[in-house]
Formats: sequence, C-alpha cells, structure tokens
Amino acid sequence: MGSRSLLAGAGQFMKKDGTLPSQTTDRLDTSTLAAADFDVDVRSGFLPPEQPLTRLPGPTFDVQNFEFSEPQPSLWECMLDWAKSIPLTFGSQYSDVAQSSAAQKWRSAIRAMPVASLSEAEMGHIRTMRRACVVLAFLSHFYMHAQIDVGQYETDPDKARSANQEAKRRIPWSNAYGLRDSAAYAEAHGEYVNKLPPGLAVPFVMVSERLGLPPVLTYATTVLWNWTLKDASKGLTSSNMEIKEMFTNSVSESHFFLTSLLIELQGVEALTLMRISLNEAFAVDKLAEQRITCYLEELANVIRKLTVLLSQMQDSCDPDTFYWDIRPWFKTGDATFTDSSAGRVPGWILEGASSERSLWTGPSAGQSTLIHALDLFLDVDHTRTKRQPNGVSSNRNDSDSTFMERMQLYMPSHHRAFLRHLQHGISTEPVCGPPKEDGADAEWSDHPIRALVLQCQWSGPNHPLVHAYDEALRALRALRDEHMRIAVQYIVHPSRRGPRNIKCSEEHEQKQTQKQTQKQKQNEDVVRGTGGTDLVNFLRACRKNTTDAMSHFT
Ligand code: HEM
Repeated sequence: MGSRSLLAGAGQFMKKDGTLPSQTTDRLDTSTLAAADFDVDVRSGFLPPEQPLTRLPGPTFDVQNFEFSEPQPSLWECMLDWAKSIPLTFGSQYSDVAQSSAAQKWRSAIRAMPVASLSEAEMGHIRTMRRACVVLAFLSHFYMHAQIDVGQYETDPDKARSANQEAKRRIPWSNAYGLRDSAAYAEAHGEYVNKLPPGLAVPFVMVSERLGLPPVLTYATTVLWNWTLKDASKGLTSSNMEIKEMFTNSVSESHFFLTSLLIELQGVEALTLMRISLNEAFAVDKLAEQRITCYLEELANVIRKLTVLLSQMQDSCDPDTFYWDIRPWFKTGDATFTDSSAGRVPGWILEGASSERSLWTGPSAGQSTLIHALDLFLDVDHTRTKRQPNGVSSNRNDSDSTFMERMQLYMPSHHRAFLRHLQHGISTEPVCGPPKEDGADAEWSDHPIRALVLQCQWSGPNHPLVHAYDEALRALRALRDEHMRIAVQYIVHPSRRGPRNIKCSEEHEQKQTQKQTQKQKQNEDVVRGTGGTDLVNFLRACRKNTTDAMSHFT
C-alpha cells in the first residue's frame, strides 16, 4: 500500500478557545480523539469528568411573593424549585383547585420575571454555564407546556378552534367574576401561547449561543449535564450516578435519561479503542493489522454492552408513562402552532431575544456524539452519498438522510468540532480493494480503517481483520435492531393503545380519549419521533446504512 499521508486541512478544526491550530500536520493527531480541545475526557468521554454544578450561586429570592429586585441567575433556580413543588402538569390539567391556581401564579411570575444575566466571570465558568443552560431549558419547557391547552398542539384549524372553546369553557368563573383582564382570562384566550417571556428567552438564547446549542431542551441538557453523584466520595461510576432535573419526577423519567447516561459512560472504552486503532492504522504493517483486528473485536464487545444497557430501558421505564406523561414535555416550536394571517404557523416566539420563530426540534438520543463517532469510525454513511461496498451505489432518497447531519447542530459546539475533526482528519490517500467477482468496479476508500480492510481483502475475504470489521458493524446493527424494538415499544404501541390513567375529571378523560383516537387515526400512516422523523422508516434506513457498510452482507 502506498503512503498514507493525511489530506491537507486535517487539522483545520476549532480549538476550545475558538482558535484554529497554528500548524497542520501530515497525520491525524489521534491523541485529540479524547482531548480537552474537544471537551472529551479519557475517563468520562462526552460526559464532564467532574459532577455538574447542582445549583447556580447567588441569593434566594422570595419568588412566590414576586420578589424580583436585583435579579441574579439564582432567581432561575428559585423559579425551578417552585415549579417542582407545585408540581406543574402538562396542559395545566388539575383536579385540585389550589394546585391549579398555584400553577397559574407561577406562570404569571415567569411572565413578570425580569431579565437576569450571568456576569462575564460566570460566563467563563463552563460548569456554571452548563447549569444555567439546564435550568433555563427545563424552565422554558415547563412554562410552555404548563400553559392551558388552547389548541397550540393542533395543526388543524377546526380542532384548534374547538380546543380553544374548551379552554374558555373551563374557566367560566373568570367572566362571571368580572376577571376579564386577569391572567386566567388572557391565558384562556391564548394570549401567551407559544411565547417565551423575555425573563427566560433572553438569557436562554445568550447561554445557549455561548455553548453552541439551540435554545431548546437537548440531549446535553437532559443527559450529559443533568446528573449528580449519589455519594461524591465514590466518584464517577455507573451505580453512583442519578438524574438531577425531571419534568415528572417519576422513576420512568429518571430511568429514561439514566439509560442514555450509562451508555455514554460505557462508550468511553469505545473512544479509547477508536483512538488506538487510528494510531495503528498509520503503521501499515502486519503487527498493525493484528492489533487493529483485536481492537475491532473489543469494540464489537463494547457495542454489545451498549445494546444490553439499551435493552434494560424496559426494567424501570414504563412505555405508556413515557409516551403519555414524559414525552409531551419535550415538544418544541416545530410541534406547536398559533394562528396568523398565513394560517396555523409553527414556532415559539422568543420575546426580546429573536425576531424569528424558533423551530428547533425536541431532544433525541440521536444527538449523542458517541453513536455518531462510532458511525464515522466504522464508515457508516447516513448521508448515502458515498460509494458503498459491493457496488451498492447510493443516493439520498432514503427516509430523512439529513437527520444525522442535523442532529449535530444540537450537540455542544466542542463535540460537533470533535466529529468534524474525526470526519475530515480521518481521510487518507484512497486505497483500492481487489477486483469484484461479479465484475462490478473495485472499491476505493480514503477512510483509514476501511482502506485497511480493502487492503486485507487482497489476501482473501476471510482475513481476520475483515472479519473483525464486519463483526463490529454487525454489533452496531444489533444495537440498531434493539433500538428499533425499543422505539416501537415506547412510541408506536402506546400511540396506538391510546391514553390511560388520566388523573383528572372523567369528562376530561373522555375528551382526551376522543382527541387521541383522532390523533391515532392520523398517526396510522406515520408515527413521528421527537426529532420529527417518520420513525419506522428512518430507523430502518439507519440500520440498512449499517449493513451496507459491511464487507460481506450477512
Ligand atoms: C425509550 C427510549 C427511546 C426511544 C423511544 C427512542 C426513539 C428514537 C426515535 C423515534 C428516533 C428517530 C429520530 C427522532 O425522530 O427522534 C431515535 C433516534 C436515535 N436514537 Fe433513540 N430512542 C430511545 C432511546 C435511545 C437511547 C438510550 C439511545 C442511546 C444513546 C438512542 C440513540 C438514538 C440514536 C443514535 C438515534 C439516531 C438514529 C440511529 O443512529 O439509529 N435512543 N430514537
């Protein structure tokens, strides 16, 4: 095989301080596959090695009495404490009048909340910024979805109108007691719907921009930065971690986020194996082949462990609770609508922070940098623009082939930079594989691991490295098989079953059931993921892309 010098530009990625490296090297610096430049740690991977801050510093505010003078970021913590103590419910569904009015008072307080901001010094502290982002993300979703349902979740104008009528009907006393100007009256008339007040919108946009995230709930704010150690003295181990912020404070929600967290932690080993394999790939000798074969076998084992962890989702996360009680809180501007002259338009209005409606999608573990890194390392092409092995020529017609690319926009900027580094730095000079038996064109690759696989294929299809590479891909496909099963169990089945155990009045329950039956009919064709994909077709396509990357399809 010819020399494997890296393409120029391999080092052109942003460093943590926002600068570019001063010089490019002629080989990939794989030490940075787990380096501080990309906020990736050898001990914790994409999770921060130190436990995330559990509270923003600052005074306690008497928020229930609207004590907002000299606002500081700790005000957001006080508002979150209050939200959790009520507790808030999706669509403000209460059978208890005291809770209902407490929730309404909380919403009024959010609207009255002045804009507090982090000081320059606080902006320099990554743990403070992340905690601020977590608190603001949870507060924003709490506020948007703890409002009365006045039809904001309906695309259809007729259904929106009837939801609106229902909302007005639910507070007849506001008219009777002459409360037309009251918050209750304004809320029932949809005055605040889809509008994030400045006290939340301004700091949320600012903090998110600094961290390179969109101003919505993400995988980073629900998983990566949303945990604490049960016992600080015992350090970072899987049995010593718990989830910090939740919407429902339920075992199911905690387990849902925790499963992803444990997968991230287990992924640390995968990052190490990827790094040492890439180092070896440059040696291009027998020893390198043998070592990479072992690393790929180990990587397959790690991926199998991720599959076991994923399958344990069902141990403590109930599918119906997930679908009906937890998942609605993840909705974002792409799934909420208001009337305008142009009809029902989607999007959240970030008051005082942006003139454009926010259309970002909700959190999905599709935003996990770890899984994207595995795909890149094993040369799984979700864009379907590359030439695939065995002569499969691809195009981008599969279900939402841009989803995985879009998901990178929801990753913290350093993790995105890490993937870019892996993607661009990974190219070698193209290597050609052996001629195909069926006469199809021989395959070329500039991907270091696949190039090595092609080279080994010259000595026969049963070369151990070729086998190990396919084995790792087979493990990744099995992970996707399990994931598909979980997605069907947690989204498709509950959506078809309809809601249960609604905790409010019987009348409301009947209405909800009718509504859901209608939705169910709409959903029969397409059930969508949190990220807005036609989930079954999309996940199938991801699995197929994994199979297509194999040297031998099996
Ligand atoms: C109840 C649990 C889960 C459900 C219902 C679920 C559902 C989904 C859905 C519907 C999608 C399609 C994209 C979208 O529209 O959101 C998706 C994508 C994805 N999810 Fe999950 N997911 C779950 C747990 C997890 C976990 C624990 C992980 C691992 C960290 C994970 C990793 C991924 C990845 C990497 C994608 C992108 C597609 C792919 O790479 O195959 N998911 N998930």
